[in-house]
Amino acid sequence: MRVVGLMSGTSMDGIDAALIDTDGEEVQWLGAALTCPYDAQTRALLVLAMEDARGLNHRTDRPGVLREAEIRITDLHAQAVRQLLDQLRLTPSGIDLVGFHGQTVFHRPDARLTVQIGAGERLAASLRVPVMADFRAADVAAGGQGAPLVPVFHRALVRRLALPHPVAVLNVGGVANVTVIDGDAPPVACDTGPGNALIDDFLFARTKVPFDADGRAAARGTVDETRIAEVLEHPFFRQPPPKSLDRNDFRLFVGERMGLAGMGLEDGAATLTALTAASVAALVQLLPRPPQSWIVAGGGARNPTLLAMLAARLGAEVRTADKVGWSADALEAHAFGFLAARALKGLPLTYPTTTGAPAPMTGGVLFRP
Ligand SMILES: Nc1ncnc2c1ncn2[C@@H]1O[C@H](COP(=O)(O)OP(=O)(O)OP(=O)(O)O)[C@@H](O)[C@H]1O
Ligand SMILES: CC(=O)N[C@H]1[C@@H]2OC[C@@H](O2)[C@@H](O)[C@@H]1O[C@H](C)C(=O)O
Repeated sequence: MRVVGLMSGTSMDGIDAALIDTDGEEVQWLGAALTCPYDAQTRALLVLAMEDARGLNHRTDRPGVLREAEIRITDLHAQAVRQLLDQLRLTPSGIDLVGFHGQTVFHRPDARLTVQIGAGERLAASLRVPVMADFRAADVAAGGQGAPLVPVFHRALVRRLALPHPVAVLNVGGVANVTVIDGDAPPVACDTGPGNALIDDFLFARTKVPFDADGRAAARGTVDETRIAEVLEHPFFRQPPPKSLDRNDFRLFVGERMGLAGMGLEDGAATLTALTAASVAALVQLLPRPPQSWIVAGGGARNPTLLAMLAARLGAEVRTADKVGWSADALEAHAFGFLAARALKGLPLTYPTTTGAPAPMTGGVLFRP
């Protein structure tokens, strides 16, 4: 199947769209990809939508600006697909399926609730292509964490590499998550802690620039290890996988424990960046064997300061996804193309070792045009 995967992640920086050729079991090839950045107004609307989502009790409720945000991002996703297909000189009739993650606005698996806005029926009608959406709902309803979902895709990709196992694939988006693959054992996965979101929020609050480009501010600062050790006392970091996070789960805790308000720009950026690396290293302590090879994807793969901190704290070789022939920027979009194909065939997306689902589970909701 030719599938376009779509991801709008917790960084809220834009939409990644990527073409993939897959039967949902093997990856035939990873195709072209693009990012359509959100403008400042759309970002601001998503921030408001997240606030309005805080009191949600039902996954279909859309109070406040949530409905407006849902329609806005759905139409922007349709544009992203068209733009990608135009570049490839394809039309929607040239693809079989779209995998539409949507935007997570609320994630509380303990309350069996996870909400991704994005109107599958509207996107299917606009593109006239079947759309698979709502990937997390079934897992959470069954008592799983609903995240991470990418491990089954990481497993398919790692199978094709000749690297020493265990191999860890680390995605550093707004939140960071890892998949550990050790031979034929089921992949072990979880969210590790904050990724870029806290660094982004800190930079934006201080400078109105939305992220620490190339980790430059962090590279000039001094890491406060005492503050990091205090944050790592949070029980999340001792909890074995599976486990998952909402984007803002650590915002208040880290702000207070680190005394961020009293830190300079560079030291704050350095300490927050080191916290992302240190929380990944903390997860390694909970694994039966430390990974021998690390592959880093997501926006964090573009941050050389973070990559250097990871290599230092993990004591193993750290490569970017681009180095092994994948796309660090598009890996999640490729993943949702793969997951859509799997869901169409009723194959499992999640496992007891990846989300804590009671059994391997399929998921997704299909919207036909
Ligand atoms: N050149 C760069 N230097 C430093 N950081 C960067 C750079 N480019 C991107 N980033 C970081 O990566 C983030 C975007 O990452 P990504 O697109 O992987 O996140 P996401 O998909 O929204 O999140 P998630 O995986 O949590 O859903 C930006 O917000 C920024 O923090
Ligand atoms: C609830 C939710 O949207 N979680 C995202 C988020 O962003 C990164 C991390 O937290 C991850 O667990 C998940 O996304 C990836 C794509 C996943 O499900 O595998």
